[in-house]
Amino acid sequence: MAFATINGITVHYELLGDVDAKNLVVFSNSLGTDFRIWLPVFDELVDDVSVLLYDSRGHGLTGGADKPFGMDDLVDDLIALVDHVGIKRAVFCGLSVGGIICQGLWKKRPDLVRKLVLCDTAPKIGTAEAWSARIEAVKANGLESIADAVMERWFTPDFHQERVEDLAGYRLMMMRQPAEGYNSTCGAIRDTDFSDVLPTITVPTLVVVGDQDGSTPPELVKAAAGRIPGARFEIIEGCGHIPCVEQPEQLAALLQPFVRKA
Ligand SMILES: O=C(O)CC1=CCC(=O)O1
Repeated sequence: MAFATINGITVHYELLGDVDAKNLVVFSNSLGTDFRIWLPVFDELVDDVSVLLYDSRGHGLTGGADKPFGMDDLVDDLIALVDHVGIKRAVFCGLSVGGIICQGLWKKRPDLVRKLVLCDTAPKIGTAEAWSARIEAVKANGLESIADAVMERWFTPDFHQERVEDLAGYRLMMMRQPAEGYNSTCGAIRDTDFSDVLPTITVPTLVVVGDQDGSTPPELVKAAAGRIPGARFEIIEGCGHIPCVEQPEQLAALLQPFVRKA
C-alpha cells in the first residue's frame, strides 16, 4: 500500500515486483471500482511479471473527488504516477474507462507504452444522453439507486446465481465510491471520443471482451480492435464486463504470453 501526491491529489497505488522488470504491467481500472479488481489476475501471473496497480482519481483511496475533473486529468494522473514510480516503459492494461485512459496515454506519451491491453473498452462508450441521465440519477438518489442495473451489466446471470457473496461485495465496492468522483468519471467518459487515436497505435495491442458484456458489447469492442493496426481480438467466454473478476484465469492466459513475448 503506497501513496503519492500527484497533480495535487493523494494517489493510492501498489507496486508488486520490480519497477525495472521487462514484463511490467500497469493496470487501470473501471468506473465504480478500485484496484483490487485486478488481484485475481495477479494471482494467476508468474513471477517474472511485475504490476503497478492504482486507484484512479475520485475512486478508492485516491483523492480528487471534491473537485470536478475530466479525461485529461485522468490521463495526466497516470502519466505522473508512472513518472513518480520511475517506470520508463511498460505494458498498459485498461478496463473500460481504464482502457480509454490508456488510449489517452498513448496519445500523449507513446514513449511510455511497450504494448497495450484493452479490456471491454472502446474509444467512445455509451451515449451522451445515457451518461447525463446516470449522473442526474446519482445526484438525486445516490449510487445505490443504480447499483442493481450496473451489476446486471458487470456480471453474467451465472455469476449472479453462483457467486452471491462476491456479487454483494462488488456491489458494495461500487456503492462506496464517492458519488462526486463517480459522476466526474461518467462525465469524462461522456465527453471523450478517441476514435481518431486508435489508427495511430503502433505498438502490439490485445483487445478482449466478455461474451456477455452488457456495457461494452462484443460488437463495439470488436469494431474498436478493427481500427487498431494489427490488433488481436479475443472473446472471453462466460463473462460480463469485468473479466479480471469473473474470468481471471482466461484473462491471465491471454495476458501473460502477450506480455512476455519479446
Ligand atoms: O458502469 C458501467 O456501466 C460499466 C462501465 C462503463 C464505463 C466503465 O468504466 O464501466
